[in-house]
Amino acid sequence: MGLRKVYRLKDREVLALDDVDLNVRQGEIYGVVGQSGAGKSTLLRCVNLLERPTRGTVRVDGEDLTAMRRPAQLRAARRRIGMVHQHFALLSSRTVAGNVAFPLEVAGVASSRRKRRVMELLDLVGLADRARAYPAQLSGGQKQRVGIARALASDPKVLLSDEATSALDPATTESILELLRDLNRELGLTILLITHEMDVIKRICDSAAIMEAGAVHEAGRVLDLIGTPGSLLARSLFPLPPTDAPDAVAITYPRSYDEPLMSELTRKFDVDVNVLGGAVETVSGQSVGRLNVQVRGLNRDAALDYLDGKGLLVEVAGR
Ligand SMILES: Nc1ncnc2c1ncn2[C@@H]1O[C@H](COP(=O)(O)OP(=O)(O)OP(=O)(O)O)[C@@H](O)[C@H]1O
Repeated sequence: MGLRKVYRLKDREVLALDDVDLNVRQGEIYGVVGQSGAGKSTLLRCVNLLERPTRGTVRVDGEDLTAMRRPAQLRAARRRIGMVHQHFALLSSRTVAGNVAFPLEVAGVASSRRKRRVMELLDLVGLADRARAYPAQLSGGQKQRVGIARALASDPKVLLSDEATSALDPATTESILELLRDLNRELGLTILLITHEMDVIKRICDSAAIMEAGAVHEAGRVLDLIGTPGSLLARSLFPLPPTDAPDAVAITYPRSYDEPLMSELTRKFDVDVNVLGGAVETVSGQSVGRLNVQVRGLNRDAALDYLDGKGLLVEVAGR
């Protein structure tokens, strides 16, 4: 809360976080998006105190990490926070099992318990048969599975993910996102991830924040944000190509509708409806999306008011 981070360089200061408040609920997947330099990585590093914020507090699982002054206390708290990296950060000289065992060795877990735990973790990420392989023998997706297993070794409550899928192809990205979603559901794991891919937000995030120049521009549950007029997140999740078609309107569906709204319009108001473009997809179990639609006819205004009354967001240029 109230996180501020100033990097002090030789000749100047960089304000990387400017009063950032983020409230991640227990058990949810929270995505932070933003352009390069927005402060996402700094935020993530401040959450596990790899970077000490200049001001503000970080509370994880009810504990104020920023108030902990004893290194041992902070180390113990950090064990409850796992971290997954974009480029996997595996030790090339160690096998898959050796990589996952590493944090357990550091924590002083006895050898027999360690071995059992490593196999459990590899099972969890679907890599039990690759325990003896070396990182160089693995695909990108498998490497990230090792990274995730290692991050879960100390049984964390929270997983931080720094662009975990950015180095992966679309199909592998999909399978890693599915794994994160499964771990979130099965273990009740809270996940805070940073990404520059809106698709990641669409696919697995319950909540999201958009960061710009060190500040949170917009934050909340994804479905709520999609239903908020003028939401940057909604526009970024479902970008509409510009259109100069006459009588075009942008319609946002913030939830699923049982009734066929567009055909109702033509029937009830005798207007012509022409879908120009857009997308409707399933987000958090709801069909949501945005469409560019041309609505023409004498009763156009009444038709648009009808959609508005149904809870759709109707944006008319110049209205
Ligand atoms: N260790 C550092 N020392 C000085 N300035 C830094 C340091 N780390 C980040 N910055 C600066 O802080 C700002 C925020 O950087 P940060 O890496 O957090 O952004 P980001 O949104 O994660 O971007 P990217 O996706 O490119 O990593 C940038 O202006 C960056 O140059």
